[in-house]
Amino acid sequence: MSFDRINGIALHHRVDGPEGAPTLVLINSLGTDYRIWDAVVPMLAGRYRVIRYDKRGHGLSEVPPAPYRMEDHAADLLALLDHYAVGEALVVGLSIGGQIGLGLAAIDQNRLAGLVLMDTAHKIGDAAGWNGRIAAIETDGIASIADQILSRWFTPAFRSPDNPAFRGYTSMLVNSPSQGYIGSCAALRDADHTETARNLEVATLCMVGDQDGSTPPDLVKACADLIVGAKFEIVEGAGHLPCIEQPEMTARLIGDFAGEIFGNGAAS
Ligand SMILES: O=C(O)CCC(=O)CC(=O)O
Repeated sequence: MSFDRINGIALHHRVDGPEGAPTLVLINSLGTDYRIWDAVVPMLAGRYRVIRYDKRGHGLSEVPPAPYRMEDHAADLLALLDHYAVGEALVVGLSIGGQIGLGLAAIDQNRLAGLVLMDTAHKIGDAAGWNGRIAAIETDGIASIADQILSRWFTPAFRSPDNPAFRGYTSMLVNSPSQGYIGSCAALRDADHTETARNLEVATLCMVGDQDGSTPPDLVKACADLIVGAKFEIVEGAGHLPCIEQPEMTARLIGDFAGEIFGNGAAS
């Protein structure tokens, strides 16, 4: 793991896989950090250079005061690509991570070899919902709404109190920096990538857990329908975070898509 000042923010990031291999960048969702990809990365890093980072306000990255704009997150991603001298990457974005990938497309589609939009959409939620969530956290903290969030993130089977992984990801959520979480809620509230999706000229895979309660399959399909030639896949047995509940299937879909884009076969 490394820390570097990127776009003016101390970003926590990590690279796995061979230098010189085609690059994947994995971007985590709201209230999580890059460890959500831990089970997926070993299945991709044999063939790809896999860069992960904690977006601003999350994980061990710096927490600027809220609010943030999706353009801030996209500028961080662009600066991270420049930091690693990556001309173009396959960007894999989960939820807000997908919106950050679309934000990069709005700046410069040439930096995208492809896009995996995982459990995300061109527009997520509405202003009233995001403002209500921000107000609840400002008053009572993330823990006060954690049960609702976790019921959207994970399938009932995963949400067993006896499941140590469920306990662990609950801790990841409730220990997220409030300013970072609220700041990114504001970015989601204000972002609408409908036109970006319509104008996308980048190979795109949209995928979603069959039990996603945050960005359900119908919403992700509606996003895929905006994007010319986009593929659409449903991951069985997963909620909002297929990389945690179904890492093998997640890695297979990403690896197969990356193999098509870079012409170097599937995940290993
Ligand atoms: O997960 C994200 O990045 C944003 C979507 C969301 O609201 C997740 C949740 O249900 O809390």
